[in-house]
Amino acid sequence: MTDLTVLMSTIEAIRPASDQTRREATAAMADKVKPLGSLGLLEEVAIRIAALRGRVDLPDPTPAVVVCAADHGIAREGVSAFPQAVTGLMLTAFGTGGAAVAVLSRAAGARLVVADLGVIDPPVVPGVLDLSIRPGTANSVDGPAMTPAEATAALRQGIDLAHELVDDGVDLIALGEMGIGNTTTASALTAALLGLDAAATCGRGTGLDDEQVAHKVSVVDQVLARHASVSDDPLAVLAAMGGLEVAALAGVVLGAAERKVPVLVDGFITGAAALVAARLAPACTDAMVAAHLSPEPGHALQLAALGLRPLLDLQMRLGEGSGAALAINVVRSSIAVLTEMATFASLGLDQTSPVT
Ligand SMILES: Cc1cc2ncn([C@H]3O[C@H](COP(=O)(O)O)[C@@H](O)[C@H]3O)c2cc1C
Ligand SMILES: O=C(O)c1cccnc1
Repeated sequence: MTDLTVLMSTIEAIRPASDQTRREATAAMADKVKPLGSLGLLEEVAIRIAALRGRVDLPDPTPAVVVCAADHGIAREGVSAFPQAVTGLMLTAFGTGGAAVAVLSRAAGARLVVADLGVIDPPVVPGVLDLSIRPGTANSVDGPAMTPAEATAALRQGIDLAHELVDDGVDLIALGEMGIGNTTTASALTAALLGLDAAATCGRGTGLDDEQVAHKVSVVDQVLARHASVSDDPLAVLAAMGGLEVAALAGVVLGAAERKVPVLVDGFITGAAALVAARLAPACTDAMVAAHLSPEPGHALQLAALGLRPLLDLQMRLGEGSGAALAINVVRSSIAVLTEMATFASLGLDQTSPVT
């Protein structure tokens, strides 16, 4: 099958979550020995996952953290506080287990899967999947970051990866990314897809000062002007602005949603991938859980557009999947609440509402 055929058949196969199971899970949660709603968002997560999976008796999840890495031509515009070579260096840190997301994945008992979608000069690191489409995108200020065929190929890599993980027993996928300059790419994508100004979506990334953020805004303005004619078609916007890892992550979302497996969206870059996926297949938002809120100004705007409420707000602004890895245990706990907590009825009580 061609990449486009796989993409289209995946999109067509994505179904909304089950309203019937949502009602059953909501009723089951309401029976638990606690005041109604007292576990806050922890209640909602398990209910949403039950509705997605079509069953209330959810097993303890088998999680995987998927980190997609690639380089960005736009890094040449001086929009990051760090040099492009850091993308490749971090592949080594992922592979050798010392990166933040590697540590947090271990702490969560999750398998870490790292894929190179287009790192320039990637180091040889055992365990890193070589899914490279091209060595970095082109600079989207000058022209399209990639061709539609390359964007589709990257999406397909993500779909295939999600399918392989699910076939291997994974039923919770945390999204992560690495790519110097990718907050600028995510800012351009978010502004284009949500019809916002660059100033609303540009933040400090790896640590820009006010003057550097102003430069970043002007660069994103140039990208938006250069590609103004494509802004209605999500695949064309993705190809025009990049990046390869964002495309692959959007594919992971689509592939997981097709198999009714929830994805934990991390920060601003994975949020941009989630937006692309939602534009391609609106029902896939039912498979998304927002792990945390990043201080990047565009992140809250993405989550609002996706209709998602973040589980955590720890002022984390690293990316890599760090927030998503951390939220795995929140999801696991939410499922345990739904499946293990006693009910009022099981304790011989029929009083589930407060004394009036
Ligand atoms: C050492 C290091 C580790 C990282 N891990 C994630 N990022 C994060 O920073 C990058 C995006 O920020 P910007 O757009 O400002 O370049 C991405 O690679 C993201 O994952 C890192 C950045 C650095 C420097
Ligand atoms: O919000 C994020 O995920 C983020 C912010 C800064 C740098 N990298 C990632």
